[in-house]
Amino acid sequence: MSTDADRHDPTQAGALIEVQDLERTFDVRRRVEGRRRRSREQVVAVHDLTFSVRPGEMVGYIGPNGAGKSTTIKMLTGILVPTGGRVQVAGLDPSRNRVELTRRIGVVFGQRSTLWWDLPLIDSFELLQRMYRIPPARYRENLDRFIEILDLGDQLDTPVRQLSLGQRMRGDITAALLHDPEVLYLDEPTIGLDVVSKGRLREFLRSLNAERNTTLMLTTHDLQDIEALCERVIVIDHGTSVYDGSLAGLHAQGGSTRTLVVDLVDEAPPIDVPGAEVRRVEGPRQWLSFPSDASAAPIVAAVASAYDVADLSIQEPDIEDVIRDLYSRGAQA
Ligand SMILES: Nc1ncnc2c1ncn2[C@@H]1O[C@H](COP(=O)(O)OP(=O)(O)OP(=O)(O)O)[C@@H](O)[C@H]1O
Repeated sequence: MSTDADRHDPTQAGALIEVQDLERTFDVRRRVEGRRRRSREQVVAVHDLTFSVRPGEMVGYIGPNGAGKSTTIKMLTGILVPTGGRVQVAGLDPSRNRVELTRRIGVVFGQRSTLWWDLPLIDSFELLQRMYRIPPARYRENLDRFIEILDLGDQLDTPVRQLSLGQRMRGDITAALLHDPEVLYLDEPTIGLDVVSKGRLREFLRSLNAERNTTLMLTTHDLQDIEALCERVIVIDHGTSVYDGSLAGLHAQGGSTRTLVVDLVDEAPPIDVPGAEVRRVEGPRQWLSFPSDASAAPIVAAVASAYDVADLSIQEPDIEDVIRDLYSRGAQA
C-alpha cells in the first residue's frame, strides 16, 4: 500500500524472524439452519503473509479483532503448524524445533499467566531456572535486576493468585526473561494496567532492548504502547499485511494532514495563506490543515508575516484515525 522509502523490505539478510507466504487455515463446522448436519467450512486466518525482523528491532504487530495476530504469534512460537508457506525463528522451524526454540524466545500473554497459580512467585522463578538450566550466577544476576527494576521485591513470597494484575504482569515478564531470550513476544502487555504501571513497563522494555538488544514483537490494541516503543509497525488485516514500515510512514498514509494551530492576538476572519486551509475558528484561535508531507515552514512564515500572532503549534495526525482508515480500506478491498 505504501510506496515510500519508509516501507520495509519484507525479506532481509540476517533476519532473526523470517515469514514467507505464510498461511494458516482452520476447518470449522457450522450448524446450518434447517439441516441436521453441520457443514464444513474453512476459515483463512493468515494468508500471503511475508515479513522479516532483524535482531534488536522493536516491532508493533497490530490489526483489528480477528485479523490473525494471535494465529501468527502461535506459528512463530511453534504452538500452531502453518498450513502453507515458511516460518523461521533464529534459524529454526518453530513447530519442528519447539523445545530448542523455547530456550531462545520469551512469550508474555497479557490475559493469561504462565506462572504457577498456587505457588509463591519466587517458586515459579526457581522452577523456570531448573527447566531452562539457567546457570545459577546468571539466574541470580537477572533475578536481582528484574526484581529491582520491576519493583517485585515485596511480592516474591506471595502466591501468584493473590497478586494484582500489574504485579502478575511484571512477574510474567520476569519469568519470560530469566533465560535471556533473543526474542520477546508480548501480547497486550499493558492491558488493564494503570497509567503509572504502563509507563514503567514501557521504560523497562526500552532499556531491555537498548542494553541487551532483545528483539521485541508487540501485539497490542493500545497504540500508545506502539508510539512509545516501536519504530516499525506491521499492520495486519484479514490475515495479511496491509502496511509494513515506520511509524512516521504510517502517519503519512492515507493522505493525512497535519494541523497548524494559530493563536492570534485578536479575533480575525479566517486566515488566508497558500498551502493551508482553515478548518475551525474559535475566538482568536484558528486551526489550519496542510498535507502531512509538506513543510510547515513556509506556512508558518506566511502566517507570521501577515498576522499578529501570539502563539503557534503543530499537531501531528492522530495515529488512531490513520489506522482506522487503513482497516476500512482493507475491508473494502
Ligand atoms: N482454533 C481456531 N479454530 C477456528 N478458527 C480460528 C481458530 N483460531 C483463530 N481462528 C479464526 O482465525 C481468525 C484470526 O484469529 P486470531 O485470533 O489470529 O485474530 P487476532 O488478530 O489475534 O484477534 P484479536 O485481536 O481479537 O485477538 C479469526 O477469524 C478467528 O475466528
